[in-house]
Amino acid sequence: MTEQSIPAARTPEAPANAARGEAVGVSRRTLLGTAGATGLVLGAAGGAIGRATAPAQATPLTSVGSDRAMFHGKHQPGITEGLQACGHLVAFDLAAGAGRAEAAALLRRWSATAERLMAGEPAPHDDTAVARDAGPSSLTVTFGFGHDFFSRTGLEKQRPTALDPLPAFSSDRLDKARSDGHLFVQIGANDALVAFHALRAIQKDAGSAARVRWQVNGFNRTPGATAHPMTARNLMGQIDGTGNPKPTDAAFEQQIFVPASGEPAWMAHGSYAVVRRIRMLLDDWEKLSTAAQEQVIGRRKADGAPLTGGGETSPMELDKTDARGEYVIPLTAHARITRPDKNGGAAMLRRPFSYHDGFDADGTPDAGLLFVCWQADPLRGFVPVQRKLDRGDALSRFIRHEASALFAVPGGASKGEYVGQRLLEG
Ligand SMILES: C=CC1=C(C)c2cc3[nH]c(cc4nc(cc5[nH]c(cc1n2)c(C)c5CCC(=O)O)C(CCC(=O)O)=C4C)c(C)c3C=C
Ligand SMILES: [Fe+2]
Repeated sequence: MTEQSIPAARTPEAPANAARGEAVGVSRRTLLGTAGATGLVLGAAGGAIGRATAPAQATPLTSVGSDRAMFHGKHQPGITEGLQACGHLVAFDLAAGAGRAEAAALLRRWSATAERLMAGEPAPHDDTAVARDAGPSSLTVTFGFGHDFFSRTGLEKQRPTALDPLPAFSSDRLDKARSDGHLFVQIGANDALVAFHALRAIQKDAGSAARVRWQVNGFNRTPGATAHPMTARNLMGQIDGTGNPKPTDAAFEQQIFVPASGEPAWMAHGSYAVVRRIRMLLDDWEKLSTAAQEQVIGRRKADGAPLTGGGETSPMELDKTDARGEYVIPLTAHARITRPDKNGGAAMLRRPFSYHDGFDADGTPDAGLLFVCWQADPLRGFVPVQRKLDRGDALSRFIRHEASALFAVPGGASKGEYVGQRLLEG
């Protein structure tokens, strides 16, 4: 592994140049080599401090801690980055009496915190030390605004029509208390302590301006757990994410992000996030044979390949029939009916987390998918596809939509700017 300069991990000794977001003289090799060697020494000597005896050039175990996403940019972080192992989704409502000025001050605080934590630095105030010793760990913090934020802040004229409430779907079993919200924060990281540290800092920053409306915790596979990089699996055991638009696709930017000339102007380079807490009825699903599960999706469970053959990325042969004249990929197969070419080109970037909130009294797992999808316009992404799924998706017998929210996620902040500044000070 090559040497790579990274910002210092969160320690009180971190020098001033780290606080300014500049790379300092701690190399990934030094940071992770020390951590790895400390573990070895503790294992051998039962609690001895490893630093003094650690070899200076120990081989890093992984680069997980040192990987860093950038806070500033055209788009907010947390949309096009790879899935992270740990996630927290949290919605806040503005407190009684809090309006535009309090919201602007809050977004300024949140942005300052996100910038520092994503660089692997301590929180600006009263850092809890929960993430001490860890590098940035691919932390991303993403902010959005819900429909009712605009009336609460006197900004109705700035509310995008794309934020109109999602239509009701016949399969919805939504809990209002766990849906919607004025403000949305998505946190993702490849280390659970780094993710929690960010969640707690964001909650504390809210102070008396906003209170948590709902919060859910999710997870994905840990980087390095598989022999080679793979598309993630969900809790039904399926490879999930194959058909996602790729940043290299010609239409990607236009499908996922609001154009520079888009309306309202403050949403330029932003995106819309649809968040659905979808419970998986795993007891029913797991009773199906693998072959029956594959008919539900239209792809092989082992490798995600279409049932018509080939590998994960092979095209689906939708017209192919078997000896009985039946479609090899059934008409109700989830992967058939969600395709953009079956939905007037509707496309979205799915970036979910799995969740598990324990077991109900009868042993039923409260587990499933925190479905998060990103698009330039929900009426040309999530809505038409979900309408179609509502009418005849073989998967619908095995899932239940329990919570829903839609947020306008503005473009990324430039240096010196906070997220949402163009809305709140425009
Ligand atoms: C309204 C949008 C969608 C919801 C809700 C949804 C729920 C859902 N999906 C799976 C598992 C899979 N989905 C797959 C493909 C797929 N799903 C959607 C949309 C929704 N899914 C799209 C747009 C696509 C891609 C279609 C394409 O372009 O080919 C797959 C196949 C593999 C893949 O392409 O990702 C699986 C598996 C679950 C379990 C679930 C709710 C819990
Ligand atoms: Fe799907």
